[in-house]
Amino acid sequence: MRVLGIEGTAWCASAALYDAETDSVLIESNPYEPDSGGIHPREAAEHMSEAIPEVVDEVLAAAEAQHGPDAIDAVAFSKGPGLGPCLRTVGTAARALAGALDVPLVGVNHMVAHLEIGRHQSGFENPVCLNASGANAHLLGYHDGRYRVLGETMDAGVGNAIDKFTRHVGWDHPGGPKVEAAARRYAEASDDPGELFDLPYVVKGMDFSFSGISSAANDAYDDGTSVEELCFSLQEHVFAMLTEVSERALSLTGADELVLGGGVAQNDRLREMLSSMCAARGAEFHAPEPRFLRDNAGMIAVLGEKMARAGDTVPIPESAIDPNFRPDQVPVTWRSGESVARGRAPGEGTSGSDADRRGAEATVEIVAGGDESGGGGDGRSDSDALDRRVIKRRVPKEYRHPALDRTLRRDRTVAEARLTSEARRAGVPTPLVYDTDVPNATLTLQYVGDRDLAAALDGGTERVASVGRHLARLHDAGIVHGDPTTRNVRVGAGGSGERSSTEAGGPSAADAATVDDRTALIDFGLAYHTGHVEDRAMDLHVFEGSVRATATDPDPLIESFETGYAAVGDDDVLERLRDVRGRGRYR
Ligand SMILES: C[C@@H](O)[C@H](NC(=O)OP(=O)(O)OC[C@H]1O[C@@H](n2cnc3c(N)ncnc32)[C@H](O)[C@@H]1O)C(=O)O
Ligand SMILES: Nc1ncnc2c1ncn2[C@@H]1O[C@H](COP(=O)(O)OP(=O)(O)OP(=O)(O)O)[C@@H](O)[C@H]1O
Ligand SMILES: [Fe+2]
Repeated sequence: MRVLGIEGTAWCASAALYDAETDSVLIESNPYEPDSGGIHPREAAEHMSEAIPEVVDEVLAAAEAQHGPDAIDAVAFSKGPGLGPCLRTVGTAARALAGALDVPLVGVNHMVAHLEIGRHQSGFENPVCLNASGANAHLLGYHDGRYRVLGETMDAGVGNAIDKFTRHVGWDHPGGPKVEAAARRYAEASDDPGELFDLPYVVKGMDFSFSGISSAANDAYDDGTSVEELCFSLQEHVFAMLTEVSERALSLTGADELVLGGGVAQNDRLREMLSSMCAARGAEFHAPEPRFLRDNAGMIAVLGEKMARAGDTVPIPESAIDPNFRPDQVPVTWRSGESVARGRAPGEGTSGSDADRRGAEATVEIVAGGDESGGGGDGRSDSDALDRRVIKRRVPKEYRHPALDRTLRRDRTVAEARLTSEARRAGVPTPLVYDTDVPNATLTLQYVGDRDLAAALDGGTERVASVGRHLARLHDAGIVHGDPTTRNVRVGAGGSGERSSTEAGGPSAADAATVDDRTALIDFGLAYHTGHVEDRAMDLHVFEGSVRATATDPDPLIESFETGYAAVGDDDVLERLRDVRGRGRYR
């Protein structure tokens, strides 16, 4: 099958021919280059009306010269997300062409196309997908016929966050390549690894935020910090955040493949960090060649061909564009097979052995009580099991700047020790903290539960309800967890876990869960003190995101979680949660 694809969501007017038989892609693109500032929607739309017919004609002529008048079997177009006026031009051109050629029309989601091109080229079965584009930034994983959003930016897209800084310093659009060049100049002129200017680093579970970092970089520039140093530091912070959340998504889903897509993925430093992170955890990494990363019609044609082959075409009257088209709205008709979270048993590290686990940040060693030499692996006796301990060490991450690495490991170790204990005092079941070794970023904790909630979700409505109650109690005490995923909740009565929900006393006795449904919260490294409704709502959002990412039937679980929260906590938080959920991030 041969498919002609058309792209024009914002700045790149592009047409492409994908020939499935030879797996070859011809792309013709004509970018819109604003004279000043960022993308002006009206100018961009004018550019599309001129340039789209030209690139389409070029590709069509090339196709017909080679394959005759029946060269094209289907026309695919980017239906959204993007700028409305641009999308309308693309939609009109695609409908007219499909009509004239009398071939089916395929409406493609631009974000899914950014990721499917990587899956197509890598041959990966079931990767986690990181999209790092201009207007967006998110992690997707396939699950039961949809791409689920595992994590995403809470505000700006990653390219836009970088471009906001370059506009402030007076550089032309797009800023990304200029930041990359300036950062490289700075690194080359500095002693390795280059002095880092401290900027906000905001990660909540697998979600993240860039608004603070853009403004902080702008302010630092106004205060006289050198632009090269800021470009370098901006990249180090922003890309470390993206790499960290990608690693957390791999850890949560148990996947061992990562693909990258989007315009910012052209950045060498981002690719280097992701590839280093994947190598360290034994995962495979693929980034397509640059012509498939920035906006281009090649990715639209390739996904369009898969959709057309699956019969996923659209009648012309139903082919309306959608400027807010989210990737998780797309029924994935062109692939079957395993969900990303089923690649490996959730809750297991690469070795799968109980004595040696790895989360996204730390290695976790399980030892018999009093024996911290690491000898307490399998074959423990029951009495050992009662005071098993966990030695959690935040290992240095090669991918991130050593100064940032040191700060994050130290701050999170301190926060985890302090807030695990504070939460416990507030009646939330958490492990006892036996020892804190800040210089080595190592904690010795009580072993709780007998499995992760990620492995005990199905049929676990009472378990998630109890997580709702725990979070409400935690919030009442002025603390948010920061990373309440299904991997950070332990379930069951293993170790001394059963005591933690009753021993804590107070309202938790009212939980009255069966032994097996008892839950405890762990991993307080991203926890902090706050009274803000927004921060609390984010906690709920992160938990629900991780349930969606891993459960077969998430809706009843989420409902039960919210009922649990409502029983103890504040209705304002649930109300704000609906607000957070409804925020369109595809403008
Ligand atoms: C909806 C759609 O229109 C939108 N498209 C888009 O954002 O264009 P894309 O080609 O994927 O990405 C452009 C962004 O990619 C950044 N960029 C390009 N080269 C870069 C580089 N070497 N380093 C960092 N950023 C780079 C640019 O600064 C710009 O912000 C999207 O995919 O979100
Ligand atoms: N106190 C504990 N009792 C029992 N098991 C634990 C305990 N602490 C950690 N684990 C196990 O080790 C895994 C990783 O621990 P943890 O989540 O603290 O590390 P992490 O690297 O910070 O993880 P991530 O950032 O991916 O959430 C947990 O999912 C859990 O299976
Ligand atoms: Fe894009």
